[in-house]
Amino acid sequence: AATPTSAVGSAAEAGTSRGRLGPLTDGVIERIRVSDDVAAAKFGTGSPIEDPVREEQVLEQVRKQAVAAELDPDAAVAFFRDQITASKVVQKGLFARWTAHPQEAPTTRPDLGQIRERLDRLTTDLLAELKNTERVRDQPVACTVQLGLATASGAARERLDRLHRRALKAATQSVCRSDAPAGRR
Ligand SMILES: O=C(O)C(=O)C[C@]1(C(=O)O)C=C[C@@H](O)C=C1
Repeated sequence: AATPTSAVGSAAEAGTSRGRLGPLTDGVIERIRVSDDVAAAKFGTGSPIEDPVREEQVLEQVRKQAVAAELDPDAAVAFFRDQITASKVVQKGLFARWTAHPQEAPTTRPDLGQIRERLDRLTTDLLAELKNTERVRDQPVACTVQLGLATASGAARERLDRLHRRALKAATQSVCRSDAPAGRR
């Protein structure tokens, strides 16, 4: 059976092909889903959503692994800045929701340290997918078409609500390299 927490696994097991950017988008969606756990770990503890020290650690790991994989490190960092932005979109949205509707707030608190280990593993997976998709991401028309296909089908299959779709949009804005502002390519 499909593992609900692994979008990549469930996509493969469902046999759904969502185009050449499907695996990358699935990793992005999985990271967005982990943001729900991050929010649950922090909500009600007084810990702020934003942790600049941790962000720098994440981006440092990205830069090192990108160099090792012969990916453009600045582009990889820009992509992960978008992933972090998306995570904060989700966390802020959920904090607002849980504050307004306390009965919807999580009743258990996951461990942030374990969640960050999971995020670190996702970093490696996402960098591998950036590498796998270099060619298509350089083709503006094909990339736009493939990204639309992958995000629309992924959002539908994973039943993402408006908040998580908004996060997906933020997270994928620089996937197609020609779409990125020149300074970020
Ligand atoms: O690790 C956290 O505390 C998170 O909230 C996750 C995350 C990320 O996306 O990696 C997002 C926001 C924080 O500023 C730092 C990191």
